[in-house]
Amino acid sequence: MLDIIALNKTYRTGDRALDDVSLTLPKGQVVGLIGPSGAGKSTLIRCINRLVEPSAGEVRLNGTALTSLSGQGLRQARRRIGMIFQEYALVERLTVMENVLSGRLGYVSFWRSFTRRFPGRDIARAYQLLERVGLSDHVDKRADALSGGQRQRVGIARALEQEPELLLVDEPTASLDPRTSRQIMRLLTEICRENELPAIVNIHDVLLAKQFTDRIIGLRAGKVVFDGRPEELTENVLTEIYGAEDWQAMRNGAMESAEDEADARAQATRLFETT
Ligand SMILES: Nc1ncnc2c1ncn2[C@@H]1O[C@H](COP(=O)(O)OP(=O)(O)OP(=O)(O)O)[C@@H](O)[C@H]1O
Repeated sequence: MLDIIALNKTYRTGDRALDDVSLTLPKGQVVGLIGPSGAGKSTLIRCINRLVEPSAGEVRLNGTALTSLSGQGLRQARRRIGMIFQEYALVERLTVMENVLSGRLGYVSFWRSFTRRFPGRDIARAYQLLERVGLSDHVDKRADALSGGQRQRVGIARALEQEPELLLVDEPTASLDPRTSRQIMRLLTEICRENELPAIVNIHDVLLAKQFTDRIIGLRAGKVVFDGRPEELTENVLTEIYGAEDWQAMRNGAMESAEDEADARAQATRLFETT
């Protein structure tokens, strides 16, 4: 369980990025974090793993106060938090398996990691995870030979190889096409439920967030302005989060891309039928 209590962040520039944010995430819950640019989404995610220092407030992960840790204690706590990134952050010249095993680097000794001699248990887990994310046939491929969707699957497997207690996911689908985005969100949410893993997913795409997450938190100017079930995210709420003009523009953009995708699919079906 993750507890965020009265979290505040004001950057040295004076920007108040988080304004008294409190929330509790039970095991297995996937939260979609939405809000306009500059609302504080990345700051919130970074304050949880302390890549950004909160100005005030507390973050507790299964009873450990992450906000009071430093040095070795903080390093150990960070191992318990899996990160998944928009640009995958893989080591391109390493294989899929090596990238997944790099999720264990915080656990194995320097010498073992230097010689890449991981314990058998870690390797067995990596195989299992690669099977779960659908990459069993690509174990020895180099990361730079994979498609975007496959890379993100490696990113998911690497985060899980850490045996995390929390997943922080930053725009996991921003570099993917709509179909692959849905596949990745489906995989991610299924895995969280199977493993009772809580996750916070910073996501621009409101429709994807509504379709796949259990709960949505809307930030605006550093404040939580919505916290509820996806079906409660009405047009009125979205207008409050994004402002009328921006929400209309986003909505029209989303509808256009859905229509483009439907057109492309119809075209492909016709092509298939005539060949
Ligand atoms: N390192 C920094 N120094 C100063 N101000 C910052 C810094 N990082 C973010 N901010 C400010 O904090 C506020 C929140 O930024 P943040 O990046 O968390 O928003 P966001 O919701 O993730 O935006 P986006 O969707 O565009 O990534 C903004 O006003 C931003 O300008």
